[in-house]
Amino acid sequence: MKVLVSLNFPPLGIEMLKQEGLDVTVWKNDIPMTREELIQATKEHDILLSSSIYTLDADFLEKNKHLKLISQFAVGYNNIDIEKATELGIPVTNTPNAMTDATADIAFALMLAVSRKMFHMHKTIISGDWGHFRPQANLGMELKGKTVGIFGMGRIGSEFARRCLGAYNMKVIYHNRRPNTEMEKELNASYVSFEELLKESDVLSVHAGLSNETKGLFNADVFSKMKSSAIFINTARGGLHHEKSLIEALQNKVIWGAGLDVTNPEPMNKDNPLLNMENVAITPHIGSATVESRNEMSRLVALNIIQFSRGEPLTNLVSPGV
Ligand SMILES: NC(=O)C1=CN([C@@H]2O[C@H](COP(=O)(O)OP(=O)(O)OC[C@H]3O[C@@H](n4cnc5c(N)ncnc54)[C@H](O)[C@@H]3O)[C@@H](O)[C@H]2O)C=CC1
Ligand SMILES: O=C(O)C(=O)CO
Repeated sequence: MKVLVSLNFPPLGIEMLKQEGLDVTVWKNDIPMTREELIQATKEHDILLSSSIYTLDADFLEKNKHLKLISQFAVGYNNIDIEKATELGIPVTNTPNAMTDATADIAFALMLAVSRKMFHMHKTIISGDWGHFRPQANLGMELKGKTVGIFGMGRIGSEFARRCLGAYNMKVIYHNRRPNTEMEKELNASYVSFEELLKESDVLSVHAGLSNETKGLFNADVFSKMKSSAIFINTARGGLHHEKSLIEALQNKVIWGAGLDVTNPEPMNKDNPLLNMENVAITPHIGSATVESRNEMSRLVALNIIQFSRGEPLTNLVSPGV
């Protein structure tokens, strides 16, 4: 079987595929393929090792309906039209757990950075303004004992909540599709309605995947129901928050601050007002960017392909209809 490795992925998984005797083509460029390049290259392969930066919509899938498997190098797969893939009989797999710790760390780092205006202070120093000790300037807020609200208490949400409890003894509340009784026991977390989550959270951190249900969910109406002292953190997908509403909520002090590892679009336009706000910290989608996480993603993405080529059940199948 011929496998197209569509980005310069860590070698561990690529070696696994070669050892399995699979015919592997690697795109050895750090700049992704254009859509047309990807469509054309995929035509000559049976399996696509894909990434969330590529849009595998109905049009792409129709043009490549011969595909036997899409093995996605990510836990999120909102870039793939799963319904269409299922209709065409193409199984899709992902890489859960590999980046849980790394992404929870970024959410935690962003929370801390926003609460103490760290990115802004760094920019101020670089601009040559060290300033001096001003008793009433640059004041942040402390997190100890505050309430953290988790939207999406899955793998990453739970790991982030563990950090909040362990480091700051924060009270954990959450909203999820269904109650997570394990986390309720471990973290003394309380399941609350979405409205209550908005009302009670000092920090609200988003960890649900992007779907029709969650797209644009965090809009002006939602921000208006949050505390004016609240910090909004999104490390899930930029599409979950409505960017213009977030900008206005921050400008009008409807909420206090925001930390984002994901934006919509990515990359952001460099004139985006969010980049110049004091109480905002932004990282360029680096949730899974650690050596440990990327190696494990590489191992898993290869394992999914190997399971498929051996005819074994797919542990990480996300299109169960196939
Ligand atoms: N910034 C980054 O680099 C990374 C971002 N991510 C994002 O994080 C997301 C979560 O990853 P995991 O924790 O591994 O997934 P998960 O599936 O373990 O957790 C997601 C949770 O959100 C809940 N959820 C989904 N839709 C909901 C809704 N409409 N209302 C309430 N709850 C809802 C689910 O029930 C689940 O408990 C991924 O889908 C991906 O978009 C993941 C890895 C790295
Ligand atoms: O895994 C994901 O969903 C990411 O966003 C990047 O690792």
